Amino acid sequence: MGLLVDGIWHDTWYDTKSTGGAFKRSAAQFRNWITADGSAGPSGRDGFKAESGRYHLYVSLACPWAHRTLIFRELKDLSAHISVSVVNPDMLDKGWTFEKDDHGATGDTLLGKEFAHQIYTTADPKYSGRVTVPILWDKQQNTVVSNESSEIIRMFNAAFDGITGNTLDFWPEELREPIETVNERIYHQVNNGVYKCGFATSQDAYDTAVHPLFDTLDWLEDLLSQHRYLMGNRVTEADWRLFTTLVRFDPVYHLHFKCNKKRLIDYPNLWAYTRELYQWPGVAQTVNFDHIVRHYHYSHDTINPHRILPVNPVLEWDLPHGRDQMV
Ligand SMILES: N[C@@H](CCC(=O)N[C@@H](CS)C(=O)NCC(=O)O)C(=O)O
Repeated sequence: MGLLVDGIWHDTWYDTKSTGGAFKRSAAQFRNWITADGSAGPSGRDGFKAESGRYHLYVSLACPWAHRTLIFRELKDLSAHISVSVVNPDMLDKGWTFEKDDHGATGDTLLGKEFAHQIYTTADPKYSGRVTVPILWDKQQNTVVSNESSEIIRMFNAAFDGITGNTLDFWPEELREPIETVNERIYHQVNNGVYKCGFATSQDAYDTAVHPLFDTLDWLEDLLSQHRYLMGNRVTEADWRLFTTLVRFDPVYHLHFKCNKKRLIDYPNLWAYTRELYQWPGVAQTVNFDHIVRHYHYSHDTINPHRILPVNPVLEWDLPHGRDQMV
């Protein structure tokens, strides 16, 4: 794990000394938007028109943020239009690498690089910051469009509709306000909440993260006992954003990140809801438990110094979810 400073790679772990042991996630820096006509989006510059074959996605199958983008690529029929490279699950002293494996790591099928940090320095030779996935790459301008998953999924939701004919809308105009409200709570307490527990280096920082995490899971359990999805009877981006954390909860976060007050399977509604989303057409193929379990336990040697991979209980992801009866 490390970061780039003026385009030079440095191998350093997250700095939690200056924050009393608390993990603070830094903001993504490439914030352009692909749009249907190439006009500028809510941030960044114009010039990124939706075109078949023009864009490439770099992901880790272990990463919950990258996972969102892979799910939207499936849900929106973009796999024939946006190509993908998958990094190796081991993120060690050189950061994410393109070393191939037999479990889904493809190598860099576009630029042939060895390390993900070289993708960033190809876009900006003086880049300073963390080298994160997902990375959405523009083959035409040879640059990064975006490295912010929450924005990439919104691009995928709409920009290519004229090319694919797929007009499914996971961010409908009339639900944007409540979606933003629920996203905000889930991002801080759950999506990033599990990381705040796992990367805490003081008891205080852990305690501050773990209780709101389980309060929010309790609240979600109650909500999902009354409604099929977070917004009622319609699946939205809020559900997919939550799903990528929930699917990792018992295999990784429960043990490795010490999110162990309860397991996902102790929440009947949340567990059935997560299974329904897992069984959604196209979604199960985006979930790779080999990479998920391997990445966290092998890469975070400050948490698991001997790199022993746990055996983990087998979860029955294909059990009937029974959620069809709900409103
Ligand atoms: N804001 C980013 C966060 C992405 C992110 O943190 N990805 C992790 C993998 S799960 C990563 O690449 N971390 C490497 C690092 O922090 O050095 C997004 O949602 O796209």
